[in-house]
Amino acid sequence: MNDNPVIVVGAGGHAAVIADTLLAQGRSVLGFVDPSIQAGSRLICGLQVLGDDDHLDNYSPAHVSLANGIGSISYPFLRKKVQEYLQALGWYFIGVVHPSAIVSPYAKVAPDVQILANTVVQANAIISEGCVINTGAIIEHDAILGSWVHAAPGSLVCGGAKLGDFCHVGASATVIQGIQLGAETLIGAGATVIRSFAGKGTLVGIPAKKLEE
Ligand SMILES: CC(=O)SCCNC(=O)CCNC(=O)[C@H](O)C(C)(C)COP(=O)(O)OP(=O)(O)OC[C@H]1O[C@@H](n2cnc3c(N)ncnc32)[C@H](O)[C@@H]1OP(=O)(O)O
Repeated sequence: MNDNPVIVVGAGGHAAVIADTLLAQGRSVLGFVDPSIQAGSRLICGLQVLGDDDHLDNYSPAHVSLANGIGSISYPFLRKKVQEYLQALGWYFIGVVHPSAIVSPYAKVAPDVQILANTVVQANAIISEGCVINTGAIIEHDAILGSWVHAAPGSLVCGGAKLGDFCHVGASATVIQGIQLGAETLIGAGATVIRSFAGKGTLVGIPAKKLEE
């Protein structure tokens, strides 16, 4: 973590929440870069869209950091792709932690993780790179989240559950204690997952069952 001013990559809904969270943390936010929105065409949280990614050429990674404002309602592959592309050019992506979040000092959280308003991350949880702990989500003790997991608003990952890379825990969904979910498990909104699952599929309902394609 550094104190550099921040540019948010993306200018959609998630980007607005990230900018808002950074401002709540007292960070200086310069604005947004987004290829799909014309520079100067709108204000988001009182901040300008500065241009597309090429606009970053006007800054130095030594003096400006980035935050990932690209959201995901299913798989976060675009979030990862854009972040890794810019990291390869030397840019550093900071994480965010809303001041209302409760994060145990005994949790292990990767530096770029985004922990939003009214969340709880309990002792001994492990949150890997690229994860989003969205509004009001709870990650209980000893839970392990692989890379690029999205715990959507109001979701609950119970104690000791283990989620593979790219899992999406849908809004208000619950994963009960000790469950193991393989990579790319997409849990529908409101589901309750009570059995482990090998991954690469969608689970919906209570108890959660695989949604056949
Ligand atoms: C800040 C933010 O807002 S972050 C956004 C957070 N949002 C979420 O977490 C949403 C998660 N996504 C969902 O729940 C989606 O509905 C998905 C991914 C589970 C399914 O989406 P799709 O693949 O488009 O499926 P589709 O809408 O066609 O539904 C297929 C079937 O599953 C059922 N279904 C879909 N979602 C759910 C659900 N959450 N719970 C129970 N059943 C569901 C549908 O009723 C339909 O059943 P039918 O075939 O008997 O009619």
